[in-house]
Amino acid sequence: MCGEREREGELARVDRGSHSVTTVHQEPLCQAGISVLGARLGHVVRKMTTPQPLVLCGPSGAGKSTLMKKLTDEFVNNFGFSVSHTTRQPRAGEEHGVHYFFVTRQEMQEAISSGEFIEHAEYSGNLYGTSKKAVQDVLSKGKICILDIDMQGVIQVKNTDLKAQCVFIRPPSIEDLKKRLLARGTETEESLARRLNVAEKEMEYGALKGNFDLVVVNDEVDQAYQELRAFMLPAIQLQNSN
Ligand SMILES: Nc1ncnc2c1ncn2[C@@H]1O[C@H](COP(=O)(O)OP(=O)(O)OP(=O)(O)O)[C@@H](O)[C@H]1O
Repeated sequence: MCGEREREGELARVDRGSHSVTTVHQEPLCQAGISVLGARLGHVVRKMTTPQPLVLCGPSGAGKSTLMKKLTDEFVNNFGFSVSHTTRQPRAGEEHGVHYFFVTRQEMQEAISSGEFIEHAEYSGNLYGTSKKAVQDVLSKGKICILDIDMQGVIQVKNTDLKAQCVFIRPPSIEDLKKRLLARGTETEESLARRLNVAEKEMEYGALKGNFDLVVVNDEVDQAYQELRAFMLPAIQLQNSN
């Protein structure tokens, strides 16, 4: 029996394991009464691969934003960012649905309980999180979704079926990190101490074998970028060939 989508002449099969979506002409299958799609692979007209998300993790000040900017500047059409949810108040100029989805704590807790979030964390008295839908929205446009998340977020992502590529960006040392954060001029004495404290734990987690697909030591920025670029190139080329 041909369903509605089948009448459109196409049927999309989503294979979550390999993240591939195969689009086949459905009409001949209906006529022949064949239910096994694999039997008519000759009818495959297009094979599209849903890009794997890219998770970037690393201590604050390690250089995630710097490297991410280089990547998205060079490959302007390949990447997209998911819009996070937060319970914090919007700052001047921040737009709902653009910078964040601003929600109440109750709304966010209910959505978390019903499994709508890939990861979430409490930070400075507010909840932050990435919804499954926010990532899907980027992936459905054929873009590689970049998630810039902390260690807790990475642990949660690993427990989903997101199959992300996880990259850890680390500074050469905690001393270098401190210098960079001071030079960035964004920290108070208290926030600097907090970030350095968290950084030590993150560096330990990043150093454990198997936690990340790639670890980049961001010492010299161009060298670090070349490592990240080389790692992402196969995914970018695959995406461009679709
Ligand atoms: N390889 C490098 N050598 C020296 N300085 C660097 C290097 N990479 C980045 N920086 C500088 O270090 C500071 C921190 O970098 P960046 O803001 O990219 O870090 P981040 O990991 O995104 O931090 P956060 O998580 O707090 O957003 C910036 O001022 C940036 O210009």
